[in-house]
Amino acid sequence: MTNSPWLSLSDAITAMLSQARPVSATEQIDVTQAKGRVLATAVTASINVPPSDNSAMDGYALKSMNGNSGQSLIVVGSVFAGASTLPTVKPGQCVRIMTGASIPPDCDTVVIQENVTRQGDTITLHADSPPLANIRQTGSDIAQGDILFNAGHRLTATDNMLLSSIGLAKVTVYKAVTIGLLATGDELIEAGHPLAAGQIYESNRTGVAALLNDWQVNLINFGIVVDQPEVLKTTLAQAQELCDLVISSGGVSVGDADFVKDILDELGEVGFWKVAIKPGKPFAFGQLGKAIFCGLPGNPVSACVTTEQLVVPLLRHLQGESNIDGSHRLTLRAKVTTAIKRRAGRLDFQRAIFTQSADGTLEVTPLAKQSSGVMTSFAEANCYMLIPASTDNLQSGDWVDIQPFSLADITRP
Ligand SMILES: Nc1nc2c(c(=O)[nH]1)N[C@H]1C(S)=C(S)[C@@H](COP(=O)(O)OP(=O)(O)OC[C@H]3O[C@@H](n4cnc5c(N)ncnc54)[C@H](O)[C@@H]3O)O[C@H]1N2
Ligand code: MOO
Repeated sequence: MTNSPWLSLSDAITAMLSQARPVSATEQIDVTQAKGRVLATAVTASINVPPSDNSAMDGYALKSMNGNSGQSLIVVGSVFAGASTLPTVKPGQCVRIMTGASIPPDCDTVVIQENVTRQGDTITLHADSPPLANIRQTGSDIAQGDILFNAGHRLTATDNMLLSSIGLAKVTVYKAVTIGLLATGDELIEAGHPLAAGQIYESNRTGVAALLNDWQVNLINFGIVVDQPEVLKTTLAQAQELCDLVISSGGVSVGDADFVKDILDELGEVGFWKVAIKPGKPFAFGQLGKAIFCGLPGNPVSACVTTEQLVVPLLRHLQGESNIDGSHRLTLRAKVTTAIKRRAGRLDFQRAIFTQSADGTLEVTPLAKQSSGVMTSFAEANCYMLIPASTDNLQSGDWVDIQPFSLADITRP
């Protein structure tokens, strides 16, 4: 592994993915519980969907040779969804049919009821009904033998629907990744307790845990650990026994109470320690005994940015998801609305607000407070605005990349 002091974000992700071996253990779980889990085996359709030709609409099934506008036909029966015996339909006849009902063998078209007039048992067509009109053909959604998903695919809610539609009750997925999370710092105190002089409330675990929980993980909370190397060592040694991935926050920089990197060096191996992103420069990655280790910087915004930009792609890789790389997040182009003075050096993740103008152009305005200790600008922002490491000052109207926090934010003013 490289010990380069300043890796680019993409080199850091590449280094992590090549070092970390994905979980190999698998389990069978109910499809109803599978959203967000990663398939360990491909899923092949064992049946056609739909399994038989059926009606897409409520109306009348008939032969298309009788399906011209103006034609009158005798209604000889009804077919409901679920019916297993189907009526015989002769030339000049039709059957009433409901959406989802199987098409009788003699019929090849369905006319919707809005396009007929019915008097007693006779209908008259007011529109042509060509072959296959309003018929969902056998296997038109899924053909028997189709590969629906390959191993390494992360299931969505609608994927679960698809799996259920082929009658699958269980799927084989990779076992959930177990993550140990701890915060370091003598100044930190749990929410709900009174603050003494010099203390602050510990907040990083709350945010980091919430970000990670979006990915269906097992989280073990190792609490707040004081700035004493022996205590930290004991906690980390215990965590690597129980976890696939251990994540700490704080103590990763160069202060006299920043022990994380040295302990990683002692108990395991430091892969890299500095990434050219802002915020989030001090980020320790390596092997800690049996577990992969990520040491997040203590500043809250830095902890969130490094979780989203570095830990999440690593986690997705550990979970067995295929094709993960540095471009794992949705990135759009937007015009910056204000000039920004800065020095080239690190890839900057500024908290910003994006909007869409009447002509469809996305515009983005960075928030004034960009310090990595300021959480309120996260609450106001709806995206990250990215300024490449090589870019100096930006002029109003320059194009930049943005990463929306969530798709729902696209409509936020
Ligand atoms: N001389 C230098 N000093 C610093 C550098 C540097 O390169 N040279 N880097 C700065 C940067 S950038 C960052 S980011 C921080 C990261 O430092 P640590 O990871 O060692 O973090 P701490 O010193 O423990 O804490 C930083 C800051 O964040 C608060 N904090 C820590 N943990 C939590 C938590 N769980 N919840 C809420 N707040 C937390 C802590 O009280 C500090 O204020 O180092 C800079 N220094
Ligand atoms: O990298 Mo620090 O995270 O710039 O505040």
